Amino acid sequence: MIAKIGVLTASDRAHAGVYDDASGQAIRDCLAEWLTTKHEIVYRLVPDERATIEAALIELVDKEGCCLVVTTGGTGPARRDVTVEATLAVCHKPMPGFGELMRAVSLKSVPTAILSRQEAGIRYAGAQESDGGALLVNLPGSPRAIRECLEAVMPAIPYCVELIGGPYLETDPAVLVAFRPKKK
Ligand SMILES: Nc1ncnc2c1ncn2[C@@H]1O[C@H](COP(=O)(O)OP(=O)(O)OP(=O)(O)O)[C@@H](O)[C@H]1O
Ligand SMILES: Nc1nc2c(c(=O)[nH]1)N[C@H]1C(S)=C(S)[C@@H](COP(=O)(O)O)O[C@H]1N2
Repeated sequence: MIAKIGVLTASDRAHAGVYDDASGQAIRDCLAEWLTTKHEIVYRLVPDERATIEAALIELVDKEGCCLVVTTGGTGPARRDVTVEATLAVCHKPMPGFGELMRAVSLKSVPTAILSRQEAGIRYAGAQESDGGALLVNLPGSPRAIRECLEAVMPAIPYCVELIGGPYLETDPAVLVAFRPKKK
């Protein structure tokens, strides 16, 4: 079985073609480097518009069947930064530890790390346990933030995905060790 993973970039300028989406590409590169489980990236590039972001996130989980969706951009204080609101609106459960950890790690390299309101949460794809769902994780827009943030939370992601009925994600332990308190 191929695990489907959503990558959603919310950026007015990348969407308008002003610059290439380096941040979305950085997410793909990290996942390709760390995951040994076969996976397919389902990619969406959208402007910073809440309704559009919400619709894309719902589609990635409910229609595409992604078990993990990583977003980049729109986590700051600017008026058009609405990815966090969109994420929490479509999630059934917030997972505050992700944002806490990513901000703490980022703060070691940039004082402006605290300007990111990045969050994470769980969206269940249907009413039944067997319907599964996805973990949604927000990353800041800066291309430099991607590896730093994702690397910090990645060790806990495979177990989280497992707990919501998703595929058994495995990583290359030479580059990233996934932590599972209970082995299969
Ligand atoms: N997807 C991306 N690809 C490449 N560079 C990006 C991307 N998103 C942001 N950046 C870069 O990181 C900087 C900070 O990101 P930020 O999200 O604040 O952009 P922004 O000012 O909100 O604009 P936009 O939403 O149009 O990307 C930007 O000025 C840009 O240089
Ligand atoms: N690791 C890391 N985190 C970071 C940054 C960064 O460069 N690296 N940029 C910060 C800045 S300047 C802002 S404004 C916020 C929000 O960025 P966003 O609106 O692009 O999501 O993320 C913060 N978090």
